Amino acid sequence: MITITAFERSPDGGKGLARDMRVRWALEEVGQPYEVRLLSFKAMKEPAHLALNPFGQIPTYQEGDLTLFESGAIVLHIAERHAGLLPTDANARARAISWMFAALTTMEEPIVEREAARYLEGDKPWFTQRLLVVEERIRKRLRELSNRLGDADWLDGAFSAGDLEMVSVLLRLKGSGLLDGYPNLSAYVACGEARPAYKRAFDAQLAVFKAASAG
Ligand SMILES: N[C@@H](CCC(=O)N[C@@H](CSCc1ccc([N+](=O)[O-])cc1)C(=O)NCC(=O)O)C(=O)O
Repeated sequence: MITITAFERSPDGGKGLARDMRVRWALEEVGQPYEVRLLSFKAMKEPAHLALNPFGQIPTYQEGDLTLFESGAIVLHIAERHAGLLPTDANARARAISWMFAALTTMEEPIVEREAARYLEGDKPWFTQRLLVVEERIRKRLRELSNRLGDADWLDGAFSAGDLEMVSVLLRLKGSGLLDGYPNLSAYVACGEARPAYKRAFDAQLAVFKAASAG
């Protein structure tokens, strides 16, 4: 049985922004059942979890004698072991993996930087100017991605783990207004959210938050 770890009570209020969501989505896309071990912030820093993830974070993935951390690596592992997230053609498969890396580095870096600035530097005198600079970096990447995607449904033919990661990264911009200038990217994200596997994953993580909030 596959077991992943997730927040006992996600600070995002069940919005599906924590990275267990990406692993849940991947497992749902390939039809693999999984169990979830919920962790408090305290438990994440204790030896038992540090043995699974040296950085004391979620998600982790355990199956038999395999333990993984890093959500991107976990999604890649799932995609390599089960059909449905990577093409069988070798070149198309390699391109899909490139898009995974593009999502997690080139696209996500400025988005994480914007979030860090907003949460940690909002009281600094230079915050407004810094936010403009960081948001322009995001807009540059959005423009480049929008130009490449055009009116296609997915980044490179059929839906892949590259799209799963890219949609997950772009969802971090929901509510920021930054996607408004790129209608094809907004439609792309909406297509990801409309996938039955996404909806099952999202509902599962929301149920955890609601249960924790009720308790
Ligand atoms: N690179 C690693 C990063 C994992 C990571 O950032 N984990 C976060 C949760 S997902 C990132 C996240 C956190 C919170 C929100 N939120 O909206 O509240 C969104 C996403 C974590 O465990 N944080 C606790 C800690 O570091 O002590 C991966 O992709 O697995």
